[in-house]
Amino acid sequence: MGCDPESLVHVLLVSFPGQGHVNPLLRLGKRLASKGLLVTFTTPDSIGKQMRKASNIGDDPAPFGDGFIRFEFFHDGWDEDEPRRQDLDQYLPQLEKVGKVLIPDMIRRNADRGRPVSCLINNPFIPWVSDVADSLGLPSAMLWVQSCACFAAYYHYYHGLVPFPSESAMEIDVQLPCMPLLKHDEVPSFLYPTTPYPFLRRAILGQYKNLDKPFCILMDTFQELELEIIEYMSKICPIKTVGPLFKNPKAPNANVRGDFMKADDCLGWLDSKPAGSVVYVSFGSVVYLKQDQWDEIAYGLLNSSVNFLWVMKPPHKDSGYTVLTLPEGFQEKAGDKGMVVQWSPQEQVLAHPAVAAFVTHCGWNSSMEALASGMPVVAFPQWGDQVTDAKYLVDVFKVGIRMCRGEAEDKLITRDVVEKCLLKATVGEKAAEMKRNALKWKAAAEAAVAEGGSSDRNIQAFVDEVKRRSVEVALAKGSKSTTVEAPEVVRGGAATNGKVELVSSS
Ligand SMILES: O=c1ccn([C@@H]2O[C@H](COP(=O)(O)OP(=O)(O)O)[C@@H](O)[C@H]2O)c(=O)[nH]1
Ligand SMILES: O=C(O)c1ccc(O[C@@H]2O[C@H](CO)[C@@H](O)[C@H](O)[C@H]2O)cc1
Repeated sequence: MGCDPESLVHVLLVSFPGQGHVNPLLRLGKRLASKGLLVTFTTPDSIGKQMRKASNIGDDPAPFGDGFIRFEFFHDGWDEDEPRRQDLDQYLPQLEKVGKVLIPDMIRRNADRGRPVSCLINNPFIPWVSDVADSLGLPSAMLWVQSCACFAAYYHYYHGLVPFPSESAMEIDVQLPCMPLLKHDEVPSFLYPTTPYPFLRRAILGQYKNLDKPFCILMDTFQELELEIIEYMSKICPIKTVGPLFKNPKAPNANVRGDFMKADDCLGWLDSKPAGSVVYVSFGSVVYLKQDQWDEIAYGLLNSSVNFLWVMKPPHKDSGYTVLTLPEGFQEKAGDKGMVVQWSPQEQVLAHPAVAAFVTHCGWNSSMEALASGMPVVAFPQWGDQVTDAKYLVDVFKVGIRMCRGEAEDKLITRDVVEKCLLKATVGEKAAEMKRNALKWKAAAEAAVAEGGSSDRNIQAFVDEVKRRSVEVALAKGSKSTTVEAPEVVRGGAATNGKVELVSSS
């Protein structure tokens, strides 16, 4: 290993400042660093400051496996407490305007300091990063942070390849190649004609306008999980599956983290609980439920008598949401059976033997973390990819039961339903069956990221390709470069591995 970060091929990771985007891109960064690259991670400093405060992020490159990872944040041009950051229709153009100037500056500064950047990688919502790379003669890649099924759904919608729900046919089912039939409310909900979040549809589809620019589309999924659709989409796009990214077998994740909030300490409390006795409840970083739904969940938890760990994240001050409260006397009634936190160390919680099931909004990060931790789920999707992820968790991966179908249904899920679902997911034959399936996915996920596994091979092929291209870039710029062998380019996706056998009583 070269101990000097400057001697390594350098990649710059540019992230949209959302927790569900930062986590997978930073995890990718750690994986690339562990394979011997120098990785710089950047995102606006409004979030960078929170990350520094919540985690152990220093100024120097941190050694990671065979390489290094470092952070450099940029200013998005707005005051610290600018409320317009909550409006993506205003914030994304601002990020593009500022980023198109500041990212090239950052790249030049790094070159002047002996760290020329060889490749840029972005995640969705900021597709202009590929334009920056193009303008500087650099290759770029994109990390897709949702499932391949959702990638395929957006792709087919964008290119008008199959009919989707429209104003004249709101409730049609959608048949995509190599995917189960999706009911109208199982399609990523930003594509509904009536979505209250058209700005999120614009934000996601923006990536498809630029899809020909990245030389590789990395995905936080694995071949064995989404075999047929990955094979199908790999014939159309240069996909490489590299997940689950949060499992890094070579270098454990402990120190470099991307949390925006410091996690509350709940592991000691979990240690005090019997194995398989706790339900973990979290709706991620952006979903915010209504007060009446919150109350029903609270009573459902109390009435079920299960132990529970519940994440109650405070809303952003400019989000327009009012702070949720717990019913009067809730904490006293729950006693030591329940713990409520503002933010949890979710990866560790899902790996804890006391936890029996995860009530989740089915964000893709949470879904992958659950699958790869062998954790059964109770699906409580709200919008976007969550409704599609819920369909897959329940009907395809067979690790979950449904508590609701999504925000579009506009239905209050009562405390009785909550209680029934919690019991079904924790005791009895259905719970045991889901656990067996979840453990199979855990084993498959571990095999994918282990040395020589499908995701490990794809990461290695990507690293080799970045190194090969870095020589080309250096030659084109007439500067010196790190000496690397030029390996054969491997186009990801052609799956060869077997399927995971699932148990189903239905
Ligand atoms: O209390 C919490 C809640 C969430 N997360 C992490 O936040 C991310 C949420 O991403 P996801 O795609 O599940 O949902 P989003 O927040 O984007 O809706 C995941 O990596 C979780 O592990 C966490 O660390 N602690
Ligand atoms: O900050 C925002 O405005 C924001 C952040 C994240 C959003 O969507 C989440 O993204 C995840 C990755 O695409 C996804 O898996 C999750 O289900 C979404 O909640 C939306 C807005």
